[in-house]
Formats: sequence, C-alpha cells, structure tokens
Amino acid sequence: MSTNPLLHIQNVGIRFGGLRAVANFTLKLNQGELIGLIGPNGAGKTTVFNLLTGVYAPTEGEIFFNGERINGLPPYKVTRKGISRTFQNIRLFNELSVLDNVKIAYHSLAKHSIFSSIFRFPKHFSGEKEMEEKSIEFLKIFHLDHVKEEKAKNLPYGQQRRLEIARALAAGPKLLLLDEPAAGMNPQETKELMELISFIRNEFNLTILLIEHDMKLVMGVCEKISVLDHGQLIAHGTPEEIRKHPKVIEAYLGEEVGEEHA
Ligand SMILES: Nc1ncnc2c1ncn2[C@@H]1O[C@H](COP(=O)(O)OP(=O)(O)OP(=O)(O)O)[C@@H](O)[C@H]1O
Repeated sequence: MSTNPLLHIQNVGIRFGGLRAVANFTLKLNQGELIGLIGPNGAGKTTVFNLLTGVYAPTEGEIFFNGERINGLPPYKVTRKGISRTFQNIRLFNELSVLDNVKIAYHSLAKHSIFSSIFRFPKHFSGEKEMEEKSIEFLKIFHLDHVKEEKAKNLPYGQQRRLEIARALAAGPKLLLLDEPAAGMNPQETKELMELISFIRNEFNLTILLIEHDMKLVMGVCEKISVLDHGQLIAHGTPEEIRKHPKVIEAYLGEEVGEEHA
C-alpha cells in the first residue's frame, strides 16, 4: 500500500501586497480522508482553496497532488488532474436546467472526440446518451432527479447547494474541495448534507477537504481538522483535540469551540 499522501501542501504562502494571507501552511491528505479546514473570518481558508485550484500561484512553498507538483498550473489543468471545488457563493449556470448543469461538468470527462461532436458521428450520439444517463444517476444520488428540467435559478437554496456538489462530482475528482457547503442551510438541510458528504466520500472513494463554519457539521464528519488564524496553521488534530485546544479557543474569542458556533 502506498504511503504517499494524495495531497501534500508544503510550507505554502501567498502575499497580497503587504498582507500575508497564508503563511507557511502545511497539510497532508491521504486517500479517502475527510479533513476540515476551519478558522475565524478572514483567516485564509478560501485563499488555500484558491492556491490549490490554480486561481492563485503560491509565492512560497510547494503543492503536490498524486506525487506531481501542481503549483502554478491554471485552474482547468488542476481540474483535469482530479481536483474539483464548490464555491462559498454558489456558482451555477442559472439559466440552464439542473440536468445541463451536471452534463456540462461531465463533458470534461466524456470519451467521445471533439470531431465526432462537431460532425455528429454515431459515436457522438452514444457519448451523449451515456453522459445523460450518468448525469441523471448523479442527480438521483443528490435527490435532484425530479427537478432535472427546472432552471437552476428556480431551485430552493438548499437544492442549489446540492446541485453545486453534484456538478463538482460529475467532473470525476479524486479530491473534492467544499467551501462552506452548509452556508445558509437550515438545521434539517445541514443534517442531510452531513449524511450526504459521508455517503459520497464512501461511494466515490473521495478525499475531501471541507471549509465550514458550522462546527456541528465539521465535528460530526471530519476525522481531522486544521485550524487557520491570520493565515497561520495554529492547530491540527481530531475534533476532540481541536475542541479543547487553547490556541483554537483563543482564536474563537475565548469560547469553547462547539455547538454554540453551529
Ligand atoms: N485577491 C485578494 N487580494 C487582496 N486580499 C485578499 C485577496 N483574497 C483574499 N484576500 C485577503 O486575504 C485574507 C484571507 O481571506 P480568505 O477569504 O481566504 O479568508 P477566509 O478564511 O476564507 O474567510 P471567510 O471565513 O470570511 O470566508 C483576508 O484578509 C482577505 O481580505
């Protein structure tokens, strides 16, 4: 069995002018792990995702994915390597149907060539059919198949969040980055999301890095949690260790990190 981590972030940092948004950040994710990334507002969590997905190139450090150095690669190449993400502010094709939103993501994996697509050779049609069937399978997992013809913008908020995850998964990632997937959800929706995240991790053999302010969710699904404060890693450990960690308690204004933050 390989002991190499799927993702290895080594002493990564980035400056925006005089601000060191992330500094000396190190994290290893092994295949199949579900790790939480938490921290107060402005701690640098989304910047870490932007560094991992090629939105920003790190000004220091290295990022290895599957043993390959990926820092500096453009976002589309990072996606092709097997890293997908969702965004804090939902980004869907609002005017397209739910099904088309997933089909577009699945397209990046489709086996039929661009020429057969343009000239509509038979191979293209079988590719289209397969893509549609696969996309509907994804929608079933996310309980969205009954609204597949609906425009994305017409879905209730909780369903839009689920569609974003379905779309990220349709690109066939090995590593899924979820940026505050429970933001704006009610407690029941959050509970269902928690179950869904655990389910897809097992079902798709995924490795997941989860940014989330809802501590109940983070503590409930993650094996390990990394805590950022002012761009620095201040703690890494099990939910129980993090809950009691003095630096984490201090970063969260003296309160014990727990359900009061849910
Ligand atoms: N493109 C940018 N240019 C300048 N400053 C930036 C840029 N992106 C992020 N920052 C700054 O970097 C710091 C970290 O921001 P980031 O969005 O990563 O924090 P966060 O932990 O995700 O916060 P939140 O929980 O509020 O989403 C903040 O001070 C932010 O203003």
